[in-house]
Amino acid sequence: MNLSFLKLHRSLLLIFVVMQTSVLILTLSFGQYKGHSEVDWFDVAGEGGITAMTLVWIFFILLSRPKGRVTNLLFAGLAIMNLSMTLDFIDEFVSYSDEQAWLSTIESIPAPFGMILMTIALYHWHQEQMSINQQLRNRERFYREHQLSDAISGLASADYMKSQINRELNLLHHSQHGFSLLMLDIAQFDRFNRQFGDAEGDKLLQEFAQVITLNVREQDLVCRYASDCFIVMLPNTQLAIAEQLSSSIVGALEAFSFNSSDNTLTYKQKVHTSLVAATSADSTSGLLSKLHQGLLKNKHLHEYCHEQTA
Ligand SMILES: Nc1nc2c(ncn2[C@@H]2O[C@H](COP(=O)(O)OP(=O)(O)OP(=O)(O)O)[C@@H](O)[C@H]2O)c(=O)[nH]1
Repeated sequence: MNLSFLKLHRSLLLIFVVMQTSVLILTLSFGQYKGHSEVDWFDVAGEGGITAMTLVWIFFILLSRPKGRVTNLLFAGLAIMNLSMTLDFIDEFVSYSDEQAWLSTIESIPAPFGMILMTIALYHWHQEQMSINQQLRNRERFYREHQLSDAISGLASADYMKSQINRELNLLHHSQHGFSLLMLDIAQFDRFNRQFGDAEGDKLLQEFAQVITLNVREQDLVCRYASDCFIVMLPNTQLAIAEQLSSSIVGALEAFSFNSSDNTLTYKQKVHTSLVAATSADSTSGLLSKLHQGLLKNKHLHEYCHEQTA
């Protein structure tokens, strides 16, 4: 269970602890214990259960929600309802003298106020959820309509990558931190397709996409740029760091063993790379063309080395 949201609500938790402690001090100092024989244990179980349940609701609300007005209202409503229930629960064990009988009388007063606050909170929660749903729908439509994701790999598409390169180039004019682009191309993918079929080729593309995604940082963006070619955008990354990241991604890809669907074949695939660091003088098309040229150079270099060692 992730408890990180609880840290956001320290002040609400403090209010709750102070409220509960005050109720306990007040009731226990003014009341007298009824005695074992006078306690109705069925009522204790019923009222104790309701009190415990409202505590659980408060816990889950604070655990799941960010700070804000809706959370405060939900908390206030539940905490006030819990106050009534706690007083009612303690009432099962203690009785009050005539002068302190007001403690028993007021126990049911907070509950309706708590319920009214909860109702207002739930209305605002509904409004909030409608707006989140609308945003999600818009984002999904945006992706679908603009074909911003690639159907085979599930990665961002080339169009989306181009729009993000544009955006980063605009930001580059206002920041000192440059970004880098890494192009990865599967070597001899055409031969792989011809040898094992297009379906296995699609599977290899999907698995390569997963390996790349697993080996990039949270801020990096991966796209399938064209058939067997991927681009990774490395924001805020100078060339020296990009080179280290590139070799760890390439290492992971070349160490990856592809298993054919019928499990009869394991295959390791080489990749070609190209890396550029963007400057404010670059354009999106200029950067992509530098990447292509770098890739061609590396392919020829690789073929040349291959011929020399053959
Ligand atoms: N399975 C599959 N193959 C694809 C897809 N898109 C393109 N291809 C194939 O990918 C291959 C790409 O061939 P090339 O561009 O020559 O690349 P390569 O064989 O890796 O050549 P080098 O990069 O020079 O080593 C072609 O056979 C395309 O038909 C796809 O979505 N799925």
